[in-house]
Amino acid sequence: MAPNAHIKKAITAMKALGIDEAQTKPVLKNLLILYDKKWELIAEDNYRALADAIFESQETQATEEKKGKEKKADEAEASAAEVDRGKRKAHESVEDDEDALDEPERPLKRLRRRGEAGSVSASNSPSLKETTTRDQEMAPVLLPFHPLPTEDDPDAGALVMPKDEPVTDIFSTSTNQDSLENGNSSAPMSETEKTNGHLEERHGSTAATDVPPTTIERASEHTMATTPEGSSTLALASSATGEVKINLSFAPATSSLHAPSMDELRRAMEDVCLRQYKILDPNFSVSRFLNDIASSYLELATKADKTANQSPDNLPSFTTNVDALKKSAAAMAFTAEGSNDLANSANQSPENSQTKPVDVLNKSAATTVRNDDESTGLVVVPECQISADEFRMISIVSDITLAKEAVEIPWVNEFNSKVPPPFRYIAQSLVYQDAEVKFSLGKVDQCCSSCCGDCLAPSMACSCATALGGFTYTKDGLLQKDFLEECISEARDTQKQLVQYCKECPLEVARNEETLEPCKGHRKRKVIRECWSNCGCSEKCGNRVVQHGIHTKLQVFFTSDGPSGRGWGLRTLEKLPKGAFVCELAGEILTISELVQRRNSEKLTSPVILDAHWGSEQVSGVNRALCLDGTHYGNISRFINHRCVDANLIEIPVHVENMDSHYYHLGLFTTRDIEAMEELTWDYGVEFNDQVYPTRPFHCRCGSEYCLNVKRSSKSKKSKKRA
Ligand SMILES: C[S@@+](CC[C@H](N)C(=O)[O-])C[C@H]1O[C@@H](n2cnc3c(N)ncnc32)[C@H](O)[C@@H]1O
Repeated sequence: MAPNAHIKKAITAMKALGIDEAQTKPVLKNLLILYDKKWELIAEDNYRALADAIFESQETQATEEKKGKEKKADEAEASAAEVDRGKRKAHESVEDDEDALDEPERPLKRLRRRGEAGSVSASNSPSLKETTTRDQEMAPVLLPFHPLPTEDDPDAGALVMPKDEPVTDIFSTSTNQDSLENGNSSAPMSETEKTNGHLEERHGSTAATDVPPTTIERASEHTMATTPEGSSTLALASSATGEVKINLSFAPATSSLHAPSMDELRRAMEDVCLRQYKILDPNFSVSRFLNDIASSYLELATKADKTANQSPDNLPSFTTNVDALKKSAAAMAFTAEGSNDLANSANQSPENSQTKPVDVLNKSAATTVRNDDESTGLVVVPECQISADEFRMISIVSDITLAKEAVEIPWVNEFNSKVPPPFRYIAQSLVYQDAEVKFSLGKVDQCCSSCCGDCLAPSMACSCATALGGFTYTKDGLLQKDFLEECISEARDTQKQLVQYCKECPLEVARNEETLEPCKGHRKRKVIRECWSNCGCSEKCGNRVVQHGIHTKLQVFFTSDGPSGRGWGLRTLEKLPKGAFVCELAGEILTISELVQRRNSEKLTSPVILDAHWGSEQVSGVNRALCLDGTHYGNISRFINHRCVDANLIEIPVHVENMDSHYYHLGLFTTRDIEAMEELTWDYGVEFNDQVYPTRPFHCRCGSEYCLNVKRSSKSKKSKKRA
């Protein structure tokens, strides 16, 4: 290989680790001399030697800087000693901590990338290792983190509720900046600690009253390491055993902040995590996570302040808590299946949603957060609860996504005063709960790491972008015509469908009946493969469409009060060309057994089974077969109604993070040009005669001449074939 190509590859590999060219080049130069230009050694293990060398050079640089600062501090100290020895001592301890936190955060990234979770355990963390008697009380720490997933350890990288980390989740809050600067962390508002894997909240109490004070608590009475971040300050202190105390302190914009409960803060943070860090974000960093805690806290405190004058009695209260659904009569009002259910769902209004107020804010954390030790799902979805605030938002604001998409999506009802059903809007699918889901989502494929720029450029034509033989997308971001036509004709003409059969169909196994019925078959689908963060191409690469989310002007609307009414629907506010991506089908990712359980106890909107690869290979085991349910957590697709056969949208499987057969995204693309104000529909694939699975059929009012829910004349049967 030409030397330039080697260098380019090395730079690309480092970029994937978040190291820029400027940092890479000088180190690479030295390494070449050291390795006698043996590129194969440098490239080994995905340029591990190079990454190590860069991190080491950064470490040395940081140490040098620190030493320089210490020297300066010593000099200042010496001169200050002449003025006031006692005053100088207090000053010194604050400075020490600030210096220590000035260190770059790159060790987190480095170790995460290398999958060396163990090397940052309490015993090995450089910061912890260096602790002396004094340091034991005050040493700033590197928080433990989640390593990137590897083949052997697909869980690695799994965020969201760290549970096996040596962290005691203690949050103490201070609304007074001075208190921190004076070395006084202020009285804790509340504490959260892990008890048998559950988080429990103790308002207004201190650990000291219930349990003997630990080193960390003593430490908190002294100065802490701080990281100024805008108007908030984050302070950390740790004990030698790895306990970490986080102190959040704010320079409040208003003097009368309302401190949110830990439960509120945690839920707000969960939202931030799910929305912002997604499932496989390789750039996740604990420090950013902690900074977001500070921002969320401040936001809640300010928001509550603004709404403090509103009487809680006047606010509608609503929950979609699964358990509550089982028990409550309100459960029926939440579902949107079948004609009766539809009427109920459409009946949601702030007034009638108050049928059974549930104090969601005061529910104990232990019952609302599923992050016990047994649960090892990637993202643990809390039971969906719509707070009074959120419900009010749904009914008032003109963006049903609550700003979670790049575009606002308003809703209108030109027929009556009903408001859309409450649900929690998510832009990306989430793993519901089951442990076995992670095996699929924990893997990130390496595709075109050597690509750069746009993979739709003929010179690139990488394996992702050409997975179908030719490019999948056009330069305008539309689906290639031929590919789209094939997908449409396969979906509409059963003769063209390839059907695969499982040896033991997960759908049948999940039903748990004495005799296992034979698999009814699953349609083999054409799939799209998009480039992803592991690829070397840029974010703007043309082979990335679905992952960029919604960019179409859409509107949720009430279809009609009359006999053709289908409750709420979705329409486009602008003209759309054929082959345009509209949105993805996002919801909770459930295993089939979870779906069956859920379906037995409540009515779901329209779950979608991810069976494009079933029967073809090892999608074995009922917990390895997945589906999407948008009932409680969903995106805008949960408003798209069904249309038999000639729907104007088609769902196409899209592999984004990996090519795993168990999980993929489902992108909805236009099957033809669509006029502004036209309702968007897709064919759910409902078997109106199948009373068993997966979707309980509803009385179809799609209005299509090919509607499968009405007795068709032989004429319409013939025309279906032509469609
Ligand atoms: C994913 S939701 C669509 C949004 C729903 N219309 C609403 O008001 O929330 C699916 C549900 O909508 C209703 N639905 C969808 N398409 C329909 C159709 N063609 N005819 C009648 N009801 C339909 C069914 O109750 C179905 O369970």
